[in-house]
Amino acid sequence: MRGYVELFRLGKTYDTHDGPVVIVEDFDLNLAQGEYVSLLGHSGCGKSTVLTMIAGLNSISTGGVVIDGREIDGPGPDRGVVFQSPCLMPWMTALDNVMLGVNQVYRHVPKRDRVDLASYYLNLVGLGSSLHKRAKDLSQGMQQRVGIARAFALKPKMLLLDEPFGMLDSLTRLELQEILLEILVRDQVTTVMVTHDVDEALFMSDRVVMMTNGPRARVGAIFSLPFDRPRNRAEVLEHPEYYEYRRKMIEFLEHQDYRKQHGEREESESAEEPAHSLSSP
Ligand SMILES: Nc1ncnc2c1ncn2[C@@H]1O[C@H](COP(=O)(O)OP(=O)(O)OP(=O)(O)O)[C@@H](O)[C@H]1O
Repeated sequence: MRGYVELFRLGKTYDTHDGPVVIVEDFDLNLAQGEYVSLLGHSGCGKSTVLTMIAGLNSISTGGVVIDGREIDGPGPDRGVVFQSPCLMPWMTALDNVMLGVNQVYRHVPKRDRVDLASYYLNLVGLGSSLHKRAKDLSQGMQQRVGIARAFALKPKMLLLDEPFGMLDSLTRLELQEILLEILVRDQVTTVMVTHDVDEALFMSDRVVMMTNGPRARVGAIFSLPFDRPRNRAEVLEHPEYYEYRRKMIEFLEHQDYRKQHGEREESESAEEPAHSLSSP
């Protein structure tokens, strides 16, 4: 199957004091346009490494990434990235922080339209009354909203999220998950999210990709979720298969834990033959 986004035999080798270490190897995955895929796996297995390679922020050692028919070669405005912490310019307003990218990507568009675009997304994330507040005066949750608005305002083909809600309190986290999903459904942006949170992955994703332990981490299992969109949290939680999927994901992680403790390698597992899968990729 060819996808809107294709990761083919993606691999990363880092040079370390002890020599080169293959962290990710033969990571194969196709995404359909508008699909939401989460990457789940143990700490240090290489989730962020995969994400930053797709973002073009981390060089690719083997294989490649094709987005909408074009192989990527470095970062670009077709991919919006949201990290755990948004790294805003603290002295600039929320609006000006979003305008930084908008001005670069849409430099030939009249200024009024650029301001409208940035304001539109800041409104969507609930910051309509804080456009002119300086970033340093915003709470962590508000700063993360600016980061999300900044990514969407560039109208990317892909959104790459690295634990985007990891630093937020649980109420803000739930609220921002829902806001993000609303905008994603509206804009049909293909998304990859790294998370440690099984429930977050279940609520947000169309598919959850479980990574094996590193080194040489790869796709260990893929779960295709049966929950309808637009998502309603209560309906998802009450879905008859919710806890079955949750159980299988935790079981996968526990199995990986066991293998790590017993020094077992992943030789028998591959993307083509998932270790656990409720439905095929
Ligand atoms: N620049 C680098 N040089 C050498 N090793 C690196 C580098 N970046 C990451 N690593 C190593 O690669 C492995 C994977 O790191 P990565 O951050 O991708 O994992 P992760 O699954 O996202 O971890 P976490 O869940 O803890 O955020 C880790 O062992 C890490 O120490």
